Amino acid sequence: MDRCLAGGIPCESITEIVAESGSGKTQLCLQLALLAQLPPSLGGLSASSIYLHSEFPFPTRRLHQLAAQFHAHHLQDLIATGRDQRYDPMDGILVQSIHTADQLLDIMPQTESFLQNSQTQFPVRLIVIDSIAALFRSDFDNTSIDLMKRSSLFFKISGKLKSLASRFRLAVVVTNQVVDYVGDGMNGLKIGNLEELYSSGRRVCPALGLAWSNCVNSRLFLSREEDEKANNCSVERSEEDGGFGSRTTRRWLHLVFAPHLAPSSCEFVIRREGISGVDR
Ligand SMILES: Nc1ncnc2c1ncn2[C@@H]1O[C@H](COP(=O)(O)OP(=O)(O)OP(=O)(O)O)[C@@H](O)[C@H]1O
Repeated sequence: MDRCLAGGIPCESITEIVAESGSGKTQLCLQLALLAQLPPSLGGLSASSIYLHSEFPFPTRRLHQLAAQFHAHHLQDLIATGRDQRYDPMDGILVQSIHTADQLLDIMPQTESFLQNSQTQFPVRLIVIDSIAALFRSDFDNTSIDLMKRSSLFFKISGKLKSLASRFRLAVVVTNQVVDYVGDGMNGLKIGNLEELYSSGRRVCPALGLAWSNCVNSRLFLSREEDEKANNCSVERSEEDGGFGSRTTRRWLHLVFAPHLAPSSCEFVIRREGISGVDR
């Protein structure tokens, strides 16, 4: 996955992870919040993270599970680079719930002053918003006034995030849902010559439309397909069947656009210890 992204998620920009439900957006974000704590020599930022969640409930159990794995694997590396013996990776992730787009805007000044004034060896260098789409799920009708209000909020939010990203050299990661593609209507609008997106056998497109697409710097699309018969060790057993059934899930990460990279794809799996790429 690092190869596909030429090293990972870029700082000083907004990266969107878009996918249907159950594709691994949250898994990837939780893992990024842990990996950011690694020193740069191991691909991290020696940093803490702010995790703003608008999908409920927050997956506390899963984060603890990933943090325990992370701790077991990296404790010695982390102590060698200045962390305390009693270091707990959970301390490096500040979790806050948000319910509306206005609330997200309201907490920006607080976030800015926190970033400015925090005197720590491990400053925040990653902000995750999981998910941006959930903030716009209600509160807006399909009227032209509401659509304009929505777009204006998109640009305010992304403008503020971009300014924080460049001022504090942050990586900003936001998740977005998909909606089914319906014919040649508005949601089928193409940006440049982007490829069509498919997941679970359906053609989909990112929620929030064209206006939001212009607010992010890079877009990653996660797709999944259920495979009834596959019997391949690189294919992940479905969690729902306890890992012993015949149904399997294959997952791909697609780099849809980024200012610094050409589109590319790679396959990945989600296991107890987290997400990892599949080398074929
Ligand atoms: N402990 C685990 N071991 C293996 N796989 C897991 C584990 N926990 C979750 N998963 C897998 O991760 C998937 C859920 O991923 P995740 O919650 O990141 O999806 P999402 O794209 O964020 O969905 P949503 O939009 O509904 O929040 C599940 O379908 C399951 O297959």
